[in-house]
Amino acid sequence: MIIAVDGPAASGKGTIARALARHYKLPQLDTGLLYRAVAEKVSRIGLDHTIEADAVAACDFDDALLDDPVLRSDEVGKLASIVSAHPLVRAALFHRQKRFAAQPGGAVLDGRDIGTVIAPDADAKLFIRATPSIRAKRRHAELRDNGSTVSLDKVLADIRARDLRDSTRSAAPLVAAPDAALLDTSFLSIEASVQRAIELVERQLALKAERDAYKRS
Ligand SMILES: Nc1ncnc2c1ncn2[C@@H]1O[C@H](COP(=O)(O)OP(=O)(O)O)[C@@H](O)[C@H]1O
Ligand SMILES: Nc1ccn([C@@H]2O[C@H](COP(=O)(O)OP(=O)(O)O)[C@@H](O)[C@H]2O)c(=O)n1
Repeated sequence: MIIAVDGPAASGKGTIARALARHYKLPQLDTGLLYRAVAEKVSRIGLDHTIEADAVAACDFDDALLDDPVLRSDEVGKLASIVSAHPLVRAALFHRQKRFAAQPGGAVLDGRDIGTVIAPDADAKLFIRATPSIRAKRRHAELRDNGSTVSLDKVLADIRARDLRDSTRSAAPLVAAPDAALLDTSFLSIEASVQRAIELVERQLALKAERDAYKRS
């Protein structure tokens, strides 16, 4: 079973994807980390994030980089959004994500284009939303807990800029798949969001089972 979880920054998609993975005992991939790793490698080798060939040269990164806490910073998130707009970067990371999704037993993947590009045939798709100001407050608290002194206003401005860049790029823009269930977590606790996500997945699985049974009959 493949579950696709997409949505903008700090909407809660990672939290929900991890909880779904635990609930259904599936492996989970945070695909945003791949783009963050590319962005960080471009910085380390002193190349230019805005130049596609430079970003492509960083797509072959060491997996150990994925565990580096620096990837979680606001700055790396912003640079990830710049490198991820290059079609050749997306192409370079495509097969790795496809392979993860296609492993026996299935997987949960979260990102921006899982339900639209990486796993368009996913068994269940969620698109997670929350207002920009609530997402900024959540991300600000998270960054503060990790020792950052960045202001709430700066986090909100970064989130708005990233939303705009991610949703207006030509390659795999951030958009809900037409068959994704929408889940707005703005006024839900983490526990309530996860509970609702499980209900939505269960409903999609039941509908899919009905459709499959109809096709067989
Ligand atoms: N429903 C919620 N209510 C309050 N805080 C939340 C909620 N969902 C997630 N968070 C918190 O917001 C931050 C961002 O959540 P995360 O799941 O990492 O978002 P995303 O993966 O969409 O960027 C985390 O600190 C997380 O604990
Ligand atoms: N499947 C994905 C995942 C992330 N990304 C890009 O990578 C950036 C960082 O993604 P992320 O999921 O780690 O960011 P947050 O939503 O956690 O802030 C995003 O702003 C997107 O530009 C993408 O283009 N496609």
